[in-house]
Amino acid sequence: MGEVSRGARALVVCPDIRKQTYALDAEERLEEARGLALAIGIEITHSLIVPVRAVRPNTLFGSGQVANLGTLCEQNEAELVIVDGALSAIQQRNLEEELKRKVIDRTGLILEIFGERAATAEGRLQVELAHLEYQQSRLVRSWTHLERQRGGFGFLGGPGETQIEADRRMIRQRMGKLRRELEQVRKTRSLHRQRRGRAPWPVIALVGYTNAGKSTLFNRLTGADVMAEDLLFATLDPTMRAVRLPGVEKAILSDTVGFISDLPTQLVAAFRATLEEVTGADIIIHVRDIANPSAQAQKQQVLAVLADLGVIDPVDGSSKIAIVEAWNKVDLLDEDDFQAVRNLASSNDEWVPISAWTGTGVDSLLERIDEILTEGATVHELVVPAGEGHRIAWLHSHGRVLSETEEAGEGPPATRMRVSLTPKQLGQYRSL
Ligand SMILES: Nc1nc2c(ncn2[C@@H]2O[C@H](COP(=O)(O)OP(=O)(O)OP(=O)(O)O)[C@@H](O)[C@H]2O)c(=O)[nH]1
Ligand SMILES: [Mg+2]
Repeated sequence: MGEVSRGARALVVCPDIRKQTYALDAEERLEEARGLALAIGIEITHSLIVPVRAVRPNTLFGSGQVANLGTLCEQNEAELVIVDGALSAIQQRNLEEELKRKVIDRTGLILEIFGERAATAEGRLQVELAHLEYQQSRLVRSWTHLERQRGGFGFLGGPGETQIEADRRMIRQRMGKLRRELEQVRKTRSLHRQRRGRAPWPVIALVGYTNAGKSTLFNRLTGADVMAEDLLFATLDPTMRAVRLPGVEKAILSDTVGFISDLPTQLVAAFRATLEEVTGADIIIHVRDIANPSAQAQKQQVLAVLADLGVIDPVDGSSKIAIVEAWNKVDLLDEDDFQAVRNLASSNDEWVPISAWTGTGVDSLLERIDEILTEGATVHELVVPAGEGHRIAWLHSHGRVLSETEEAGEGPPATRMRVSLTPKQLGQYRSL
């Protein structure tokens, strides 16, 4: 990892391939690619969209276009070329030869960012695994120049093993080791989850496109100080905090890695386990940057990931978990747009305009969450025998206690409680 150094001067190229369908239009993609480059401290000296009529298997771009890129590199003193698309190993190598500079593609760039950001043991393992997978796919086609005989020791393989086989084998072994370590980390995490399961607080997961404002909202709700920055993929590792919400005594709020269109498949796989936290949530808050011109396309990308995780039914779009959309960054809208957004949102309970930055609308969002969490709550009369004080405490912290009276009468001492509980809470109470 770490093939790209901070401060490197780069040319950012967004190929616009004819007949290929994109989630975002070329301008938006170029803007996003610039954001990705900035996220790893690259100095963008020039950026451009290059229309590709027919993909050249060897270089992606046509020869005139490659020559033009070479000139632009010279003029702008670029040390690096970032191609916002997928390059085959061969295309990458040929472009590097012709441009006489390092060339990386979108997957490579995102892997670099993730490599820099991953902070927890699990995050680091996931990124290294994804990186090796990427390298492995490159080995197959391009490292033929390594097809020389490997001499000597033989601890890496039998006689006659070629270098490429040895490389492959080393990568495979390292990947195997990483997978086992990941398994271990995940077991620990699922133990934590079980423990949380025993203290049955509702889990609220924040999801959304990268840079939508998840961490800013997380910080506002929890008073925490999670890195929230105008950087793509500021957050990689899931962060959880207990929060006190009005109405609901306590809940677990979890901040997650942001989504992006065309997330490299290696990374989707690697981060799947992290995202699976989302599938166990009671409520999902989908944080959207409503001031972003690509807001609609970004939403579709997020829904696609949720469908992939099995939260949303890909056919009818129904969701297993209640999803509330927090339409964030309304402070960036002018008065007319703000009004339009408010009008639109008022037509659907699941849409709440907010500004995580100024706090506007955050109370309404919490009210909505509270409503969902207590939906279906009905009043129950429960008699708690004396000496079961923990049950009384549980009812106070999870339900809404309407009355509490000491049983006066013949029977053993007890407390009679009238409490509003959801069916789920009632089940939890019974299994205490
Ligand atoms: N104006 C404005 N800016 C906001 C608001 N919410 C977040 N931001 C800014 O948007 C940028 C991204 O915010 P984050 O909270 O880091 O976004 P995120 O969704 O956690 O991003 P990733 O971790 O990269 O997925 C930061 O510069 C925030 O200050 C808001 O309500 N209004
Ligand atoms: Mg974040």
